[in-house]
Amino acid sequence: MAVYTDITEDDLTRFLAAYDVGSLTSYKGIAEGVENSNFLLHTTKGSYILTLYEKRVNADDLPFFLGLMHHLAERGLSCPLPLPRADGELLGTLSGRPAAVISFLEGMWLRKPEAQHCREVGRALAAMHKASEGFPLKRANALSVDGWRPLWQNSEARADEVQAGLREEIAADLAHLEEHWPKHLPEGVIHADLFPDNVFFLGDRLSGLIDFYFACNDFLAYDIAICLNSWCFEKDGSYNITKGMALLAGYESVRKLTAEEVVALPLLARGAALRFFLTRLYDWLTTPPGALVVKKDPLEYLTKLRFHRAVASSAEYGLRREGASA
Ligand SMILES: Nc1ncnc2c1ncn2[C@@H]1O[C@H](COP(=O)(O)OP(=O)(O)O)[C@@H](O)[C@H]1O
Ligand SMILES: N[C@@H](CCOP(=O)(O)O)C(=O)O
Repeated sequence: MAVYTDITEDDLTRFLAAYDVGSLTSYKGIAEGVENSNFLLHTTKGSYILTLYEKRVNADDLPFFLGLMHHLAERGLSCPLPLPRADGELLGTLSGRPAAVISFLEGMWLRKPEAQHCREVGRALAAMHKASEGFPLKRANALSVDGWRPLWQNSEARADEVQAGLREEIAADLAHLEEHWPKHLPEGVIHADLFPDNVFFLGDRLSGLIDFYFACNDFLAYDIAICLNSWCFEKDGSYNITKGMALLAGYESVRKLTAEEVVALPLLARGAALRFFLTRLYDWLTTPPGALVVKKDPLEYLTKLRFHRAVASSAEYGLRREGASA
């Protein structure tokens, strides 16, 4: 459960007076999510999400995230919109934290996505990449290759507590990725966390994307690599090439990959697996017992990392086009 900061009804009512949302009828903490505290609000005008931005989100980045959602929604992408206050600001303060009221997106995330959903996600990811063109703000990806070593150094000494031999194994991946990480690939704004729990469906139709709080400027194909990791593996750790094929075809129905991106995909996928392994490992080792958050298993991403290590070409992910086996 991710409610790190409690709110009182009185404080919330005072906070909401600055918004055109009617009167509060009920509210409750949302049990999902990792980064921020989220509440579902019902008012006389409808339903809204209240987000209190927690310590891991840098307040200086909030204009980027909130501005991006506006930019994308204006270009027709279905995503939540931050509501303006009476003074025009998108951010206020509640219980000592920066806070925003966000429009409620209808839909549910899929616990067991099928290939057809992967195709939809691929398409939506490419649509997001296109829609974010022209967004004027920039945000570097603190969780790309340059950020992995400092992250690793925080957990390295205790890594073997999670699995024997991990310290040596991860050190070798990190060194390899640092040496071979691409320098030049098409760039733009990426979501950077488009896991199934951040994509809503109504029936089989994708209804929107949420949680833009890792969004940043980086290689577009790195976002695809993140999705291959989070959408196309089965619970037993095996890669489902049918899902991969669908996701990649969905993406390419909107934006074709360049030959360089095709060649780089296995390395990007390996890097994406390491990135989620490292943040999960850190949380695994440092989250205090009893904290109101569900810890995610780092070893799920170790299995994926090992898979990518052995991949020789993008064809193994299901990319069906010339050059995929380069
Ligand atoms: N705009 C929204 N509309 C509907 N539900 C939302 C919305 N934003 C968040 N949620 C709900 O809150 C949960 C956590 O949100 P998320 O942004 O993923 O949190 P975190 O940033 O802490 O990971 C989501 O899984 C979803 O159930
Ligand atoms: N998707 C990440 C953790 C971030 O979680 P979210 O709830 O903000 O999407 C992971 O699975 O490690």
